Parts: sequence; C-alpha cells; structure tokens
Amino acid sequence: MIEAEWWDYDDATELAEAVAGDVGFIIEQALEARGRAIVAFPGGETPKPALELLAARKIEWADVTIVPTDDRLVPPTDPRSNVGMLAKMFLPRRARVVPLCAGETDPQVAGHAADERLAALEWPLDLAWLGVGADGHVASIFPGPDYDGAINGPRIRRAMGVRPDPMPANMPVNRVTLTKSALASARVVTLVLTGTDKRKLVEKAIKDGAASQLPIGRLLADLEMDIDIHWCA
Ligand SMILES: O=C(O)[C@H](O)[C@@H](O)[C@H](O)[C@H](O)COP(=O)(O)O
Repeated sequence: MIEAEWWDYDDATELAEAVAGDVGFIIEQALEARGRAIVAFPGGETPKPALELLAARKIEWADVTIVPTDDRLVPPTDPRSNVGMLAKMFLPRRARVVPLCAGETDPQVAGHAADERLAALEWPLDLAWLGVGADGHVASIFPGPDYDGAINGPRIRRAMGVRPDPMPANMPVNRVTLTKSALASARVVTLVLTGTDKRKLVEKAIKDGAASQLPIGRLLADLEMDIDIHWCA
C-alpha cells in the first residue's frame, strides 16, 4: 500500500493557495536542478482556482513545459478543452503549452499523434498533478475498450486515445490521456480533490491497492513514492 499524506483545508481558497504554493515550489526546484521543468496539469473544474494563483506566481515560465494530463477531443477554442484552459492561463506567461490533440477526430489517431509529439519532450515529468472523477477516473483513464492499454500498455507509450464506455454523462466525448505509466513515472505525483464522496472513494481505492476496480486505485497502486493528497470538503 502506498503512503498517502492527506492535507486537509478549511475551504477552497485555502486549498487553492496551498496547492499553488506546492506546485510552484516543485517547479522552482526542477528549474534549479535541471534548468527546465515539465509538468502535467489536470482538467476539470477543481484545479482552476489553484491554476490561476499559480500562473500569477513569479516563475521563469519560459523554461516550463506544461502538458494536460488528458484532454477531450474538441477544438482548443471549445470551453471543454483542457489545453484551451491551460493555454489561456499560461501562454501569456510565456510557458510552453503542449496539446494532446490537434484537431484529430479519431481517438486512436489522436492518441498516436500525441504519443509522437510527447516523445520529443524530456521525460520523466517533474510533476503529475492529478484530479479524480466522482466515478474514480483519473486523467482520462476510463473503463472501456482502451482501458487495458492505458493501464497496462507498454511503458514507452505515453499517450493513448480513449473511448469511455459508458460515456460519462456530464462530458460524453472521446479523449486522449497520458497513460498510467507516463503519469506514475513522474518525479512527484500529487492529487487534489474536494468533497466527502471523492475522499471516501480515494481512501477505499488506496486500501484496495492493485485489486482496485477504479482507474485511480490502479494508478495509485503503481506509484513508487509517497503521495500528497490535498483535500477540502
Ligand atoms: O476530463 C477529465 O475528466 C478531467 O480532465 C480529469 O482530469 C479531471 O481531473 C476529473 O474529471 C475531475 O474533474 P473535476 O475536478 O471537474 O471533478
């Protein structure tokens, strides 16, 4: 079982400030050690306040590469696009924001194209900042025909196209995701979530370990380092 350290906050503002501080520190350490940083940031709603605070921090953003942990197969101008959100926040800061999808409509074609684009970057990630869905998905690793590939695929495969089955009701679109091995190999993995239901789900996933039925459980079971989990109700 992995060692998870839970950091509990009184409210969403405190959570966002703490996460922005932590992530900023991790990036600065990478810049100091290697002169550049490569980080994966999640999509969804939870990270937005922390991402905004982070973007306002004084960091040498021009030396930072940001990749979404996952994206929806929609144009970057679509409000559902994770890279669109990250680009709006971090391109004005001069960070490099690398998209997972570039107009492809077929998830498998998109996954292979993303994999090729990512191969040109410096691996491993300095940070994989993760969120979790109420159904237990992490990044866009969902049950369906691509689940096994995203979870158990060859280590060299960093991105995959995903056709969730069943489709999540609130966002019924195909995806591209970083694979479990690309995420789990990051130098630091951190998880940020809100709400009691998600907390219970993650606590059970950690307890179940590799036998977990949930994508988040399968990923956490594979980590070789401790993980900080930031949470507020
Ligand atoms: O497309 C996705 O599914 C997201 O990018 C995923 O990475 C996110 O972390 C979870 O869905 C949680 O999202 P919320 O924070 O909005 O619940």
